Amino acid sequence: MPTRHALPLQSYDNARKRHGNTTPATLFDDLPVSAFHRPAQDWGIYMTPAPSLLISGSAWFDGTLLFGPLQLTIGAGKWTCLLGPSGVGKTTLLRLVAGLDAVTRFDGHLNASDDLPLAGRTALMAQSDLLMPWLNVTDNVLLGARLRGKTPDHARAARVLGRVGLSDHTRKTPDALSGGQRQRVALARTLMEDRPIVLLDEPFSALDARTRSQMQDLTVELLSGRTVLMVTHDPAEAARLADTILIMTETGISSFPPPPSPAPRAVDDGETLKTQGQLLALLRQTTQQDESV
Ligand SMILES: Nc1ncnc2c1ncn2[C@@H]1O[C@H](COP(=O)(O)OP(=O)(O)OP(=O)(O)O)[C@@H](O)[C@H]1O
Repeated sequence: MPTRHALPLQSYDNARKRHGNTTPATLFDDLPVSAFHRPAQDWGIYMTPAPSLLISGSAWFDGTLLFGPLQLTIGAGKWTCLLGPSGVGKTTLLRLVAGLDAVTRFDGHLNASDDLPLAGRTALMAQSDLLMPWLNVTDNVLLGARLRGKTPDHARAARVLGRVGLSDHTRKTPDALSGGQRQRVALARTLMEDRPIVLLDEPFSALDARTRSQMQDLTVELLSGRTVLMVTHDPAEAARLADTILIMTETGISSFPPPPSPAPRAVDDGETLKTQGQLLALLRQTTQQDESV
C-alpha cells in the first residue's frame, strides 16, 4: 500500500485510521501514485479520446485457472454489457482492466487501441459502493478531485447529484442513506470522474425499477462517447443499453446480437423485449449446463 501522506486531502489517512481502515484501499488506486505529484498539464493523458480495449489471455488465481483463454475487443466509445453465471470471473475481468487486481495473475494482453497506458484512464464503479463513511455525500463525490489536488467542482457535483435525485441528501453521511441512495452516490462519483474508459459492476442493481430506468437513461447520456464495459445480471438492462452484448461462461466469451435501435431503448420497445426474452433463455441454458457439470 503506497503512502498517501503527500495527498492534498491530508485527513484521508487519519480518517481511515479512525474508522478502523474499513474502507477498501482500492477506491482511487487506479491512479498511479506518481500521478498525484504531477503538474496539472500532465493530466491531458486522462482526457484522451475513448479507445477500444483489446483483451486476450487467461486469468489465474493461486495456480488455478479462473477463466480463459479468451480474446475480445471492447468497442471504442461503445457500451458493452457483460453477462454470465455467478463466479465465472466478470468482476475479476473488470478489476484487471482497471489495474486493481493484485492477486489474480493475467497471462496475456490488456491494451488500449491507442497504445497509451490504461492506468489512470479508467473509472471503476465497484459492486460495493466504497463510500467513505466519514464524508458527506458531496465530499464523497468530490473525493477524486481532492485526491488529485484539483479544485473540487462544487457546481458540477451539485448538478450531478441533482440528476441522480440526491439534492436533498448532500449533507448526509452514507450511514443515513438507503442502499439505493448509496448506489446513486457511487454512480454520481463515477460520472464525475472524467475518464475515457468506464467500468461498471452492476451499477443499478440496488435501485427500484423506476429509478433504475431513469439512472440508466442518465448514465447513457453522461457517458456518451466513452468506452463502457458494464457487468450486469439483468437481461432487460443489457437489451436496453448495450451496443454489444457479451456472454461469459466457463468455456469462453460469445456475443449476442443487441436490438437494432440505438440505446437507450424504450422499456416497452418490441425488439428490446424480444432480445430480453432470448437472452434470458440463453442464460438459463448456460446456468443449467453449469449446474449439470
Ligand atoms: N479475493 C478472492 N480470493 C479468492 N478467490 C476469489 C477472490 N475474489 C473472487 N474469487 C473467485 O474468483 C472467481 C471469479 O469471481 P468474480 O467475482 O470475478 O465472479 P463474477 O462472475 O463477477 O461473479 P458474480 O456474478 O457473482 O459477481 C470466483 O470463483 C470467486 O470465488
